[in-house]
Amino acid sequence: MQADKKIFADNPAVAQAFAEDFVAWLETQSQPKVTVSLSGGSTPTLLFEILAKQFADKIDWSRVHLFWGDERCVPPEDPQSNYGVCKSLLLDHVSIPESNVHRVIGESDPEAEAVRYGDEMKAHCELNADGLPMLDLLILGMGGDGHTASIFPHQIELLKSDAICAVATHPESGQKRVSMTGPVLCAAKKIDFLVTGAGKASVLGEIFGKTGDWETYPTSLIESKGPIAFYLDEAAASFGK
Ligand SMILES: O=C1O[C@H](COP(=O)(O)O)[C@@H](O)[C@H](O)[C@H]1O
Repeated sequence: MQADKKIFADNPAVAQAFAEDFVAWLETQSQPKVTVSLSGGSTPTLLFEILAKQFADKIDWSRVHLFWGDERCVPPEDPQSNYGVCKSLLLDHVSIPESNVHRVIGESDPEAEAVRYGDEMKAHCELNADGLPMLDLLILGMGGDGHTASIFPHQIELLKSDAICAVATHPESGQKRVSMTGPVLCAAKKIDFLVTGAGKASVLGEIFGKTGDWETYPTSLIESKGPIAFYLDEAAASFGK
């Protein structure tokens, strides 16, 4: 994977820098509808807070269509819900039209929802020559086991799936997830990873150095014709030290 690394002091500095870059990038987008996929988990929560507090009125939210790269199969009220967390920290504080928020319906049957969400993406995103949605911006995270979206090492075949979205299973809890598959992730026009914390450093070191178990980490295998950047804090970037 060819990726640019942007390193900041800590998680708040990563979130601040990314928020500023995101707002500047949005201003370069001239198309009427800008499709952005958010990541879940704990890393982007500060970003959501910063966007809500500092940039609520600086973004034309009517142009922004939000998607999620993965969702836990729980209702929005559940603290595990990626959409629910984003709603309380960001969406409830900005004037984004409800019709621009394309959440995975975590409380639906996972298999049916994976198909429905794929269709929703196709209806709102530009499609490539293979008929795959091309997100304008895909924001991803990485778990300590090298997973990204909800493509875990034990289900690495989801990187090659023919479907747009698929059902994944968390390796420890068995929780069902709906995740975008590899071909859709890799079709995005721009990919930005946000990865923070010392717990992620050794896996990042293997990924960037192509050493150890790097080929077993789904994050390693994300490719794009467009730019890929990793926003890291010093702790996550401490590999090789
Ligand atoms: O389960 C998930 O994990 C990854 C990483 O989460 P984090 O809590 O370590 O930030 C996340 O990117 C993914 O969207 C999420 O559902």
